[in-house]
Amino acid sequence: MTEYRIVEIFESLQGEGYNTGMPAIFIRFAGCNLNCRWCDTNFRRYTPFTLQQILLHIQRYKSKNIIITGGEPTFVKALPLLLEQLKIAGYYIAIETNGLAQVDEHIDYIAMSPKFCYQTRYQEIKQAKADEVRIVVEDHPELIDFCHYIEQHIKAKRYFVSPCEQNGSFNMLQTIELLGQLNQKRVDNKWLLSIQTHKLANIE
Ligand SMILES: Nc1nc2[nH]cc(C(=O)O)c2c(=O)[nH]1
Ligand code: SF4
Ligand SMILES: [Mg+2]
Repeated sequence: MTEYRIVEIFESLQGEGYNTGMPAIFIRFAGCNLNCRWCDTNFRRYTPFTLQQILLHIQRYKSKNIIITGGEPTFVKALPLLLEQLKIAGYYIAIETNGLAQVDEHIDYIAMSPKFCYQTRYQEIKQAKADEVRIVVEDHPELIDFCHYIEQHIKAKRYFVSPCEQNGSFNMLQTIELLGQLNQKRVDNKWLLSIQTHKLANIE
């Protein structure tokens, strides 16, 4: 039987991006194709779940929204099988992805977070559309060029920059400086600010 490697399943509020505050059940999958220096998730430890166990487990929660995250959930082999069942059960499904693999058609909302530290991997775009793009602000003079590149190659409804959290503090000044620079060139659809509010609100 198919085994899903689950780091955790919990109910909380979407902490970041356009859907900030949306109640949701988070399903966090183990494994990632990247290894970002500032990654805030231990995606290596997991508990095996069957499809039925996941479906049973999420019934205990109130929310009908699901956020599929990780790690990097687009590399989970049997993900389409699970998504199909979640759609049949009536869930609205969002995903958090780094955008290096194609996103399944069952997903209702794509939050894509391309990683500057792996920018060469984005020379080949496999998922050219998203609902939102969120770029974590790293200390590098070429970050703004990466933001422009992503804006040109990934069609999204909105674009965010997000401060990087390390040891409990956020590089907020750097983030709003970048935001100002990005919006100097942009007159129509502005770049926006996304904050990991769950970390400030002390929720999961
Ligand atoms: N509250 C809350 N919102 C989130 N949005 C994306 C998260 C993630 O870890 O992918 C996350 C998370 O871990 N917690
Ligand atoms: S892509 Fe996301 S989960 Fe993977 S290492 Fe980077 S921050 Fe962590
Ligand atoms: Mg998180």
